[in-house]
Amino acid sequence: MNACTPALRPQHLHVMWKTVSEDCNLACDYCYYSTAGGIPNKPVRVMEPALLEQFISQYMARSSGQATFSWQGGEPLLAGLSYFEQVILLQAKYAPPHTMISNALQTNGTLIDENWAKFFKRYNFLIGISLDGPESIHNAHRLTGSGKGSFDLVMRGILHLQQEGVEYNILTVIHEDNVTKPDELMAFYHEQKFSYIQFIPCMDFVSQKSDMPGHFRITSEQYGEFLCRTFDLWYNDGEPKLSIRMFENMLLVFMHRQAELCVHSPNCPKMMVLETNGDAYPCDFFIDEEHRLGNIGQTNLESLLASHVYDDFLQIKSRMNEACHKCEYLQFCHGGCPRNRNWLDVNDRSEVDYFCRSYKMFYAHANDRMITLANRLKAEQMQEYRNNGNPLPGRNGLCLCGSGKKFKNCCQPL
Ligand SMILES: C[S@@+](CC[C@H](N)C(=O)[O-])C[C@H]1O[C@@H](n2cnc3c(N)ncnc32)[C@H](O)[C@@H]1O
Ligand code: SF4
Ligand code: SF4
Ligand code: SF4
Repeated sequence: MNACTPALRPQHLHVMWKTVSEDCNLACDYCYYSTAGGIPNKPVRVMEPALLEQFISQYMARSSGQATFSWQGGEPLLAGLSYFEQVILLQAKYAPPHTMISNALQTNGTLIDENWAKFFKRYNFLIGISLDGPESIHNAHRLTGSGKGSFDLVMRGILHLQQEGVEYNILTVIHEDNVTKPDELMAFYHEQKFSYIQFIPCMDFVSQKSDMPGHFRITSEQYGEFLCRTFDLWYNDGEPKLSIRMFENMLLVFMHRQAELCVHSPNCPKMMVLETNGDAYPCDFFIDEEHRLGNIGQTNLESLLASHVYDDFLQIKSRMNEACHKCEYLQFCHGGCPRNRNWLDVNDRSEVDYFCRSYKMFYAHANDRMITLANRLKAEQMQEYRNNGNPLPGRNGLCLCGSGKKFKNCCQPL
């Protein structure tokens, strides 16, 4: 989660695989993780086959009906199709009967061809594509090693997904070149018929690697203005045409549910990030020696989860600033992300989230219209329940929890 990690049932463990560690075919200039530089034809790291099998078998043994794999990187497609075919075989080999296995993969999209798309469709992968907007915006930061923009390659990859009917969503980093262009971004999503959008405000990439306070590329006010204007365009007189994850998270709270994004949930979810060498961490944004839980080759899964490093990490989010405890928006925000709480000199994650002002601006701006929307959805649900005894799904038949899944395959009735 990171910012994309849904909060899951407490006992459920979500595993994020740093599939090829930081290896990548792009060199995005804001990347918090990869320093590979997009150099072509470099050997790619993957987990040793024996370790991969050992961990999948351990993980499946404790999965209790639900197994969630999310593939990240670096660029996970560099691992090759045969690697993922092996993973699918191992998942099938070790899954207890009636286990629901889900695979989500976050990619820069440049390597997706017809074969990949067919594979994703066959095994029902949910694909996240990183795309920062129309060509000139995207190409400003998402570059190949030789400095060429990656836009055309990404759009070609998306076309393959569309042709094979693969489910995908768009992840857009909001940085200095698109934060003032919400109208342009929304027009682009509509024109391309993208249905599921998630924004991530560009985070600093310095503080994670040193003890220095963070340096951000956009101000909190800028991101707040971006969210407010995007909300106006999204709301569309109470008839939103696409799904924007943060907005639907606020709506969920008005529908008496909990936000599903970890950033706006009361707790960080229990998840494990795995590097190719077997090292395990509690979150994508806390990959450092201080937060290393251990190594899956040397310590079994239960012991890693029971480690005091894990407990300490899970406490961080609840150690909110006094301002959060008193905040009128606490039920929506829950103090944001600890990763963004070290931007002043204090550097102990007791500050408010750097994007606090953005969140407050957005919650205040959206409040009345969200209530109207939530009331209408609740009334529709009630009517449907009275007529047919059935709960009514959200827009386009999708579950209101914001998972992007069809209602009938997702949560239970409200
Ligand atoms: C580290 S990448 C790994 C997966 C894949 N290579 C990709 O680009 O989608 C995961 C996500 O983090 C986003 N990201 C990278 N650096 C970021 C930063 N400094 N702030 C916010 N998001 C960032 C990327 O755009 C991408 O959507
Ligand atoms: S620190 Fe917590 S809230 Fe932030 S990305 Fe990690 S899991 Fe999510
Ligand atoms: S493609 Fe993904 S991992 Fe690679 S540099 Fe860009 S954001 Fe980082
Ligand atoms: S909006 Fe700001 S003060 Fe309120 S809970 Fe979020 S981070 Fe804390």
